[in-house]
Amino acid sequence: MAAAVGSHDATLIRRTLDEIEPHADAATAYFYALLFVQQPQLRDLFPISMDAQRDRLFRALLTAVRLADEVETLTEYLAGLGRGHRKYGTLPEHYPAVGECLLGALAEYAPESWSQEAEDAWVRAYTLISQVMIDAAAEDAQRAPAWWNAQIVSHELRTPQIAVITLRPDQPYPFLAGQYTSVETPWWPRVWRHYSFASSPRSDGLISFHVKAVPAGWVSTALVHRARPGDVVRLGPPAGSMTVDHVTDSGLLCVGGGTGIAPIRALVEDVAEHGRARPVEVFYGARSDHDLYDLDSMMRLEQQHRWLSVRPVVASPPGSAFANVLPGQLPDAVRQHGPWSAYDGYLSGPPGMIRRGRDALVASGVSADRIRHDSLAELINSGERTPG
Ligand SMILES: NC(=O)C1=CN([C@@H]2O[C@H](COP(=O)(O)OP(=O)(O)OC[C@H]3O[C@@H](n4cnc5c(N)ncnc54)[C@H](O)[C@@H]3O)[C@@H](O)[C@H]2O)C=CC1
Repeated sequence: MAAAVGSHDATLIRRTLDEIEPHADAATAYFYALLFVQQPQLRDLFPISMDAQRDRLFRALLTAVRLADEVETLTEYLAGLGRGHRKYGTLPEHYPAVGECLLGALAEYAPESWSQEAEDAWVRAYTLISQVMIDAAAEDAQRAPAWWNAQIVSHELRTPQIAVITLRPDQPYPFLAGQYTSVETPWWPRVWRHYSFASSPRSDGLISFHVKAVPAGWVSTALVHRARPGDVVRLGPPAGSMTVDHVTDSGLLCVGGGTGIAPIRALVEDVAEHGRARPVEVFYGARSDHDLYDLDSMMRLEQQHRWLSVRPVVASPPGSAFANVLPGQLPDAVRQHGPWSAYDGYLSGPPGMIRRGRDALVASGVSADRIRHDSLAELINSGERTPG
């Protein structure tokens, strides 16, 4: 089913959202309050602390509205959302209850633009949105579990705050290099955080993540400081489109900041496995030498593959132990070594780096439609997405 929202409906919906935006926090809090009073049995589907959750709903609505004119992208986005909701235990019968409370919150917080006509437009759009999500979830249920259990088989502290964690999923887990997944730990039930896969799919079925413990990052801190081999976490389905385009032979310009090097390493392995020598230039940035926790193994890859070049970039290099380290911030280093017009761009790291990195790549000749990175909204939204 395609998610085509009529243009008049889209205008009415946009008007409501514009009115709500300055009060989005209060409106979403009101929505959840309505939902949990009217449908107390749904409370168990959500985390105990709702802080990050509140933001998610509004962002998802905004994204859906922004994509209203692009039927294919919108349908794909909603289908992904529907598949992603399976791990929360969402069922088709939950959607009408959620819709009713959503309309209640909109009417309350957008009184100026609310009318019978606006309500009808929202009902039509919500029905369409939920049907796409429900259909995608049902289709996904034919071929994949709602989540995977995965046992930690090794846990290596590379710095006091960064761990490389390797897991064995209980069932085959198909994904592509450059993608990410969501992880729930036994210590924070129903709190899911995103981590990128740190290697391309392996023949032994093991997967790994680079996780950095950040202040107030509950899941990351638990994974770095508490998790041990033998512990079992849950994985959601793979997501993300920062994957290698194997149809072209263009070079890959990969920019990884901090633990953002994790998916870049996966991309390098993917290129190596496909056996076609394409130039791959990696810029790997960190605040100090000490934070270049994966440099040794990236350098080993460089020695194995003549098409690969790895350049470390350190924000404060005085006294750097590495001879070839470039000083400064990643986007500046990339720009200085351009032009890069023959390359596809891959960016992975903190949101500020991705924003500035995108500008640097465009200024260095990479066409904007050949730059790939994960959604900034997702990166910012998940807050502690520190890892990979
Ligand atoms: N798929 C993805 O995009 C992934 C993103 N991440 C994100 O990467 C981050 C990693 O955190 P840390 O290791 O603490 O990295 P960090 O904050 O130490 O940054 C690493 C490097 O990125 C560059 N950088 C950082 N902020 C910048 C800015 N505003 N403008 C220009 N350059 C900037 C600098 O060169 C810096 O040395 C987290 O925010 C995490 O969520 C991590 C893994 C995958």
